[in-house]
Amino acid sequence: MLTIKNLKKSYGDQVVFQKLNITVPDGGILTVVGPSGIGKTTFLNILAGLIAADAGTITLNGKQLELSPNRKGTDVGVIFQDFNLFPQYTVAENVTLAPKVVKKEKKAQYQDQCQALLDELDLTSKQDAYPFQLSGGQKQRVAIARALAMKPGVLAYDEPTSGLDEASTKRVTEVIQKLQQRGVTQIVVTHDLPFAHSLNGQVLDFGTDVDR
Ligand SMILES: Nc1ncnc2c1ncn2[C@@H]1O[C@H](COP(=O)(O)OP(=O)(O)OP(=O)(O)O)[C@@H](O)[C@H]1O
Repeated sequence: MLTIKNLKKSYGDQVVFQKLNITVPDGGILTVVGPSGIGKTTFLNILAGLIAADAGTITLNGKQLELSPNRKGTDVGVIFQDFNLFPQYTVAENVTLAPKVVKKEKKAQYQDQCQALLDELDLTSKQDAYPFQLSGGQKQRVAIARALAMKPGVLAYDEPTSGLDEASTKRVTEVIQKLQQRGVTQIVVTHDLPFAHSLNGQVLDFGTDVDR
């Protein structure tokens, strides 16, 4: 379970949120919507440990996460809009790099896991391709596989349907629902209201549901 209590963040005099309180059960989906500039990316960056919060706590499965920009660990996986794939590595290498280098898993373990993830995300035929040889939707699925390879407690997405056509958006919805069935806790930041509602999770509107 992910529990966020009284999270506060300001930039100078500008309070982005004052007392953000969120609970997402294991396997739950939280969709974060709201107008541009309301603080959605700020929230995601705090969750990812990229920027500091001013106050509050984030607890994941009973463990309190460090709220500093230098947090180590693999508690939260984030799929950013530009995916940040390593261009010099193949799809399979992108997925195995962190389990190999950061987690120091054995070769058989990270390779088996990679095959299972590529299979689950329908990328097996692309395992030897480089990122520049993939479509936007395929790159995104590689980014999801790469994040899942680190077994994060929470997987978060920043605008996962931006730049995707209707068919690819449907595909993203299916992937998120499949991961939900697998018990993965997910947070989806989006502008896309039909997509947000199609996920059938809790919807948090930063424009109306958050104190500032
Ligand atoms: N590093 C920063 N320094 C100062 N102000 C910032 C900084 N980052 C964001 N802000 C401000 O904080 C507010 C929230 O920004 P944020 O990017 O989180 O919004 P958002 O909801 O993600 O917007 P969008 O949907 O357009 O991406 C905005 O007013 C923004 O100008």
